[in-house]
Amino acid sequence: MNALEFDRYSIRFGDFQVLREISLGVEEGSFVAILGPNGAGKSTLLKSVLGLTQGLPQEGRVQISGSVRVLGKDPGEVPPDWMGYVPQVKGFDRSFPALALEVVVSGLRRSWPLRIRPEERRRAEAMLEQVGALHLAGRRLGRLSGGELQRVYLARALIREPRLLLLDEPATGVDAVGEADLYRHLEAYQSAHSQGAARVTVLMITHDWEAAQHHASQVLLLNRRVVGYGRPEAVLCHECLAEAFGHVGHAHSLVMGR
Ligand SMILES: Nc1ncnc2c1ncn2[C@@H]1O[C@H](COP(=O)(O)OP(=O)(O)OP(=O)(O)O)[C@@H](O)[C@H]1O
Repeated sequence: MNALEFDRYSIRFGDFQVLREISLGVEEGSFVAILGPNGAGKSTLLKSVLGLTQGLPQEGRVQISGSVRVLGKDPGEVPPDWMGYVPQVKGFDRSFPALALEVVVSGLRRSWPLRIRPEERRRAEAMLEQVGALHLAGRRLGRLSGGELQRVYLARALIREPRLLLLDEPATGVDAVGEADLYRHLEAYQSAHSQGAARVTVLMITHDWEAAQHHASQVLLLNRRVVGYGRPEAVLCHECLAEAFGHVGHAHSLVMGR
């Protein structure tokens, strides 16, 4: 089964066309890196999968045409347990007076935990341990580095063992070790769920072409429309990158050198 099906999906905010005629099938078990210039519609695409586009604040009317199916359902009907989301680290409000453990438990409850039950604590600690962050459980968010925060939010996203994991630039502001750890955890999670009917699909927005080349099974090159979708070696070619970005800058040697 395809985890995601876009059929001529378009979205417009007032006069502004953000996504145009997206048609695409993402096979279950894929690791998709979404690449494209600023304003290409990458986050809007993720929000569409999360079923959040209708509630967006906007200047004009939101117009949506075509369809998106997520794990065989309309996005608004997907059980919350099936999807995990890791937002951009750079956008976090660190002044929020919360402990890392509470953030992870909030992923279990989908609400803020005023009192943490022993079973919730056990599960949250086990998850933090799995992503190498158990030592952070009692720390306040404001005291965490970008990489530490990213681990806590990854634990929060994984705690219900989602079938679809969505990440919005999770490695931005994270050092090389933190980034390598992130990919290791994602790959371990995917391979632990690689058998049987429910294979895990990962969708990650990134600006890191090299990481996409090494870790993704598929690359989606987006610039309001699909410029390319397929194996990294096919999509990260000079022509596709030039079409999406207008120029290929530093990645020229990377893609041309292969
Ligand atoms: N709610 C909204 N109302 C009006 N315009 C919006 C809204 N959300 C996004 N846009 C516009 O749609 C375009 C695409 O935004 P989006 O955040 O999806 O791009 P992106 O590819 O994720 O960009 P970046 O790489 O900069 O994060 C932008 O020009 C943005 O200003």
